[in-house]
Amino acid sequence: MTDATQAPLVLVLHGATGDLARRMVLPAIYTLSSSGFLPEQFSLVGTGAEDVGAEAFRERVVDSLTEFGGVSSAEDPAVVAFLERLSFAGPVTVEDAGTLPARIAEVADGQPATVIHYLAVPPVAFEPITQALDAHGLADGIRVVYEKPYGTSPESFEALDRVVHDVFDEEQVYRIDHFLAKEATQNLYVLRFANELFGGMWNRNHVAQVQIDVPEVLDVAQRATFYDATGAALDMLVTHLFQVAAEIGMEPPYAIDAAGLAKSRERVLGDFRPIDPSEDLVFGQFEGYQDIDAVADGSRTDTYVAARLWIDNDRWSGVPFILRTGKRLAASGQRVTLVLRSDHELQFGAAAPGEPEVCPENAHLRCNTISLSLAGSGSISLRTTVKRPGHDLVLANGTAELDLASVDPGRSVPPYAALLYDVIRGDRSLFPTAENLRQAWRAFAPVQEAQAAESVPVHSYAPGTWGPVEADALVHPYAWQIDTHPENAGPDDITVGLTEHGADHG
Ligand SMILES: NC(=O)C1=CN([C@@H]2O[C@H](COP(=O)(O)OP(=O)(O)OC[C@H]3O[C@@H](n4cnc5c(N)ncnc54)[C@H](OP(=O)(O)O)[C@@H]3O)[C@@H](O)[C@H]2O)C=CC1
Ligand SMILES: O=C1O[C@H](COP(=O)(O)O)[C@@H](O)[C@H](O)[C@H]1O
Repeated sequence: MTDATQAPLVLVLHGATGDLARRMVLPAIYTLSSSGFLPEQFSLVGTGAEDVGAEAFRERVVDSLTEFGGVSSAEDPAVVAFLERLSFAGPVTVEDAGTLPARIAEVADGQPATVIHYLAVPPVAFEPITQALDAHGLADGIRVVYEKPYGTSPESFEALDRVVHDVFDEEQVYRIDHFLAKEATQNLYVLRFANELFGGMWNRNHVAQVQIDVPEVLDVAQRATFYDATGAALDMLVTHLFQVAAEIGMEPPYAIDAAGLAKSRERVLGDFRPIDPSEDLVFGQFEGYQDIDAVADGSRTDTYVAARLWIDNDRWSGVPFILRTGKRLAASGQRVTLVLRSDHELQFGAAAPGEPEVCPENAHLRCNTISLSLAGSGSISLRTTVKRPGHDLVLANGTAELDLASVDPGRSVPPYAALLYDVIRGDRSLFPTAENLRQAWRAFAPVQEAQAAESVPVHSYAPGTWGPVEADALVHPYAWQIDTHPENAGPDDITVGLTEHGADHG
């Protein structure tokens, strides 16, 4: 543990009775606590729209840790010790802060403390809680964490940001995008900037296309009210997929630190061309979506979105970034693929009869890729053209895969635990800045306008499929790479040093 993490810590979790707290945030805090990453003097204060009281809150925490935190017994000494640190302070409004100020003072006990307010509340509650912290003198010197979405349109982003900057300095603000904290996402820039092999070819001269593909088998029935008002593009495209695109596309930072990374991400996001809905956007909705309770009759909400993004700078000019995500698709995965340019015909001739067509028409045999799975502990794969073992010169594909969990000591940190620990130690490297999100909203604005104007069709797709076929035109002349990955490889593929792995599951 570093010195910065030794000071007494008060973590105020607003929305502590909600779904995100239950599934992600509380288990992440417990993970840090039980593995010794929290200071001796640590206290967790929950708040919610209703005051459920400390005992009921502790019971919810036990449920959360049992279901999502790997805890098997509430009698476990680590759990007992954790529960002793919890209290509940009820709602916090501009008019009334309830018992929260007293609780914070009590834990700090007159010493300098790290105070973190984590807003795991619906976006409509971001502004009132921010103003409440200010009104009750609770904002000075604290760190504040905002869940996604930070705004739901360019206008609401600006309005929220004005309120936030009226109260806080930018350095106090941590905006969550948990895809940035995935182990494999963090490897994107390490791969480039620590390995000349990759750094030297990370540009339009060598990369023909980039795919950022996050299909999900997940349903949305559990959170239909939220989802019907949001849709795939708002939930995933302007947030996670844009941030991953920025991570792939950024120029080398002047330093690998929070300020350097932030500046590089901001710059490349500034080069994102606003998406052209008439050319580069496909919406889908799975059949049966409108039968879900809480989904509005005739809803046009997109449960699927595919988009072609162009980055207008010297490095990426002419290289399409294909972004795809959707619910109730054929498989789950979180895969980034750089499809590499290749011209083997000169040396090896055209494809033999019966041999699958060469890249780019098929993007299969002889097509080289660098690919990362962002799911779980993550992996990096290299798909190369090799000689098939035997007397004759026959080309085949070989895929070498590095499972990041196999790198010593093999313990990956779940994204929410990673981000929380960064907030505690004051490291903003993995958090989007306000300028970053402003640029994301700028490039995304035409998508939202097209939705509002109903100018782009929402294609129906059967659950369990890969979504609307109309999206295939976006990747043309290549193929979607996620379903050509080893488990679905063609008959001519061979696999080199492949660690056994199944489908990509998030
Ligand atoms: N759930 C998820 O998978 C994800 C959620 N998020 C984001 O996390 C945030 C919370 O989402 P989620 O947990 O799903 O939502 P829920 O509706 O499940 O929970 C919301 C929480 O906020 C409290 N709350 C509601 N309104 C107010 C208010 N006006 N003032 C203070 N507290 C309030 C609720 O208290 P009470 O219980 O008393 O009503 C509850 O504790 C949202 O911004 C969401 O976009 C981000 C990524 C994934
Ligand atoms: O933020 C969100 O992310 C999840 C996917 O992320 P994962 O890392 O939990 O697999 C997505 O299912 C959800 O719709 C979205 O709100």
